[in-house]
Order: sequence, then structure tokens, then C-alpha cells
Amino acid sequence: MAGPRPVVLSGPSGAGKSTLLKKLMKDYEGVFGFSVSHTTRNPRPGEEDGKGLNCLPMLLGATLLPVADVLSSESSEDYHFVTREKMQEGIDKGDFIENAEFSGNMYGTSKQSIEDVQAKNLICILDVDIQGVRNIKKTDLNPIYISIQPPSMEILEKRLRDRQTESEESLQKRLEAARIDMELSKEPGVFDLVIINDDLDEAYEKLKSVLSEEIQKVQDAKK
Ligand SMILES: Nc1ncnc2c1ncn2[C@@H]1O[C@H](COP(=O)(O)OP(=O)(O)OP(=O)(O)O)[C@@H](O)[C@H]1O
Ligand SMILES: Nc1nc2c(ncn2[C@@H]2O[C@H](COP(=O)(O)O)[C@@H](O)[C@H]2O)c(=O)[nH]1
Repeated sequence: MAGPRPVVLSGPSGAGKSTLLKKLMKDYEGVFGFSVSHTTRNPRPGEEDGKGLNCLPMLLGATLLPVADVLSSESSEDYHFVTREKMQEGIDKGDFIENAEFSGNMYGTSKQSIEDVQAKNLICILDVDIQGVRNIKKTDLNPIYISIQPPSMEILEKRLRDRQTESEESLQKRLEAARIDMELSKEPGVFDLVIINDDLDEAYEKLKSVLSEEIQKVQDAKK
């Protein structure tokens, strides 16, 4: 039997992808698994190497962190943090389904990260930029494509500044990429759904609604 369809979440940095994802994974434990990407960017405070929310029970078991502490952390979906050399080596070997340069760093989805989630029959979530969306469209992954967009550039900038994770240089690069992303997301047929993340609860309801069929499949399979 075919497993649940994967989900690609895309949209400008700071639009709220991780925030929505964190809620989803908390509300539907054992339904979703995060595809942990590789990146050459430096870890932010609190980010751990190789941690995805699908690893939450293991993480809690290993470190006895209270669930609330883990779920309230800014980073819900950390990366495999690697050097450029290591990343390029993996790309050359064909280990990645897609990879891209974003804001001065390399990012990529390894085939292994998707297989790890799909082996557990979970809905595999990929958080990728617009280049990732384009490249995944050339594969046979067949995900549901969802774009999370901010209400405006001004609000996006405020959210990114308030998050306090970026240097001014990185912030400016992300805003530039956001302008392109916001234009491309308007192209018909690129995304199955574009959600404007203004009111968080409303955006979350829309996200849950578009995923309800796949959620049901996983829940039924567990019965
Ligand atoms: N609807 C909302 N209203 C107000 N603030 C929000 C909303 N959604 C998210 N935020 C805040 O905006 C900031 C950016 O959100 P988040 O980190 O989830 O973005 P992101 O799309 O995952 O970014 P990145 O791609 O850089 O990881 C966070 O500090 C978050 O708390
Ligand atoms: N093409 C890919 N894009 C990715 C991947 N993992 C994350 N991303 C995107 O990068 C930016 C910045 O992320 P941040 O964690 O540094 O804020 C964001 O838009 C993500 O969607 C990936 O594997 N491939």
C-alpha cells in the first residue's frame, strides 16, 4: 500500500513555516516526520545537529527535557550542520534529492532524510525554499505543495528582526529572497495552496484542513 503523500512547506524566511509546523507536530504526535535537511550555515543558539521533531521521544528519553521546553524552543527542526566540502561531496555522490544556495549558505534534502521518515509510514514534511520546490517538481516525490506567505514585506521584516537570529547582512539577503519568493508564489500551478500567515490560528486551521485526508490515512493505518 502506498504511504501518505509528503508535504513541501515553502515560503519566505520568517513567514512562519516552523511556527506552524511546530503546532502541527505537537497536535498530531506520531503522524508527521520532519525531513532533516543539511546546511552549511552556523547553528543558532539552541539548535542541535540532526534533530527533527520526529525524534522528539528519543530526545526526551535521552536528555530528560520537559516536552514544553522542547516545543517552545525557537528551533523545531534542526539540521545536519556540515561544511561546504562535506555537502559538496554528498551532492557529487548523488545523495541529495535537491540542494540550493540560500542567503550565502548551502541547503539540501538528502534522499536518506526522506527515506527515514517514509520507512515509519509518517507524513514526511520538507521545509525548502522556492528553488527546492522547483527541483522537487523534477522528481517523482509527488508531494502536496504549500506556500506560507507573510501578510506584507513590512510585517515579514518585523518578524525576522524580532526573531533576532540574523545579522543585518543575512536579514537583507533574506528580504531580497523574500521579494522573489512572494512574486513566484503567485504563479498559477506552483503551489496547491498558498496560506497568508496573518492570524496564526486562521493560518493553522487552513494548513490542517488541506492535510486532513493524509492525516486520516496515517491515523487509520495505526488502528
Ligand atoms: N501569525 C504570526 N503572527 C505573529 N508572529 C508570527 C506569526 N507566525 C510566526 N510568527 C513569528 O515570526 C517569526 C518567524 O517565524 P518562523 O521562525 O516560524 O518562520 P520561518 O518561515 O520558519 O523562517 P525560516 O525559513 O527562516 O526558518 C517567529 O519569531 C514567530 O514567532
Ligand atoms: N532548498 C532547500 N531549502 C531549504 C532546506 N532547508 C531549509 N531550507 C530553506 O532555507 C531557508 C532558510 O532557512 P533557515 O533555517 O536558515 O532560516 C528557508 O526558506 C528554508 O525553507 C533544504 O533542504 N533545501
